Amino acid sequence: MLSVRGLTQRYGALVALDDLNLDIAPGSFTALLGPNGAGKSTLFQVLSGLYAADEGEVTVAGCSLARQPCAALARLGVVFQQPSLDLDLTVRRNLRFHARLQGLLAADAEAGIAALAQRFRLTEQLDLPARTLSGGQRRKVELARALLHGPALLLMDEATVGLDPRSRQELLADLQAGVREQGLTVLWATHLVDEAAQADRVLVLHHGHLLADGPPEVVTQRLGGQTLEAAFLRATQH
Ligand SMILES: Nc1ncnc2c1ncn2[C@@H]1O[C@H](COP(=O)(O)OP(=O)(O)OP(=O)(O)O)[C@@H](O)[C@H]1O
Repeated sequence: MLSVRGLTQRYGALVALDDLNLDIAPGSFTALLGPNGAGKSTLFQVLSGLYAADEGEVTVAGCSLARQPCAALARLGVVFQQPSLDLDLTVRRNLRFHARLQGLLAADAEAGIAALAQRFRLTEQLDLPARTLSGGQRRKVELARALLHGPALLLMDEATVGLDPRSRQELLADLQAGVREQGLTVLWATHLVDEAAQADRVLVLHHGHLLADGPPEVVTQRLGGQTLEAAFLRATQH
């Protein structure tokens, strides 16, 4: 679903991603776990086409980001770290706006909005201004928006920042259900070990390098710790 080959990204002399190689299989929930400054946002910015890669190749659902950018980006759904709803518009109008940008037919957009609102328990909020929703509900609207055009791969960048523990858990559970029941493919960037521990696979990123890759228990063992948290702290202390 996603293939990254030899990806290097620099800011001047700083190498933020260093010859990164990565494959994500369809229908999986992968956590990209890294401390502040590891390169998670940089990777997401390259994957979502905000920056062209300095070196290397990214392919999304078989489409090269460099050679077929429109086709590759159309297969992506992204929830960025920074909230990005128009708070003065209703939830429905936020979603419709995105549907138009993605070129969806009006009837398909309305059906998609209704289905996603039901799935994320937002039906009663559809005609309310986004401003009146809780932080957790706003995030779910952003998630619904990212899924509206049926992307092959969903990128979530530190999507639980600012949410209370219950909303965090709910968002994760909703996504895991999406992976199990709808075959979604999710790449979830986080610096929170408890979130990564719930993924099928954990990629540990530090100083632009992948330190470990595998199910949480395999990564824990490989990095040498009693728990994933202990192993992660040990591996990323310098
Ligand atoms: N626009 C920029 N200009 C210069 N350096 C940058 C820029 N953006 C990020 N960096 C640097 O690149 C490295 C990777 O940063 P990045 O934001 O990708 O990490 P991150 O894992 O997303 O961290 P965080 O969890 O803090 O968001 C860091 O050393 C950071 O200071």
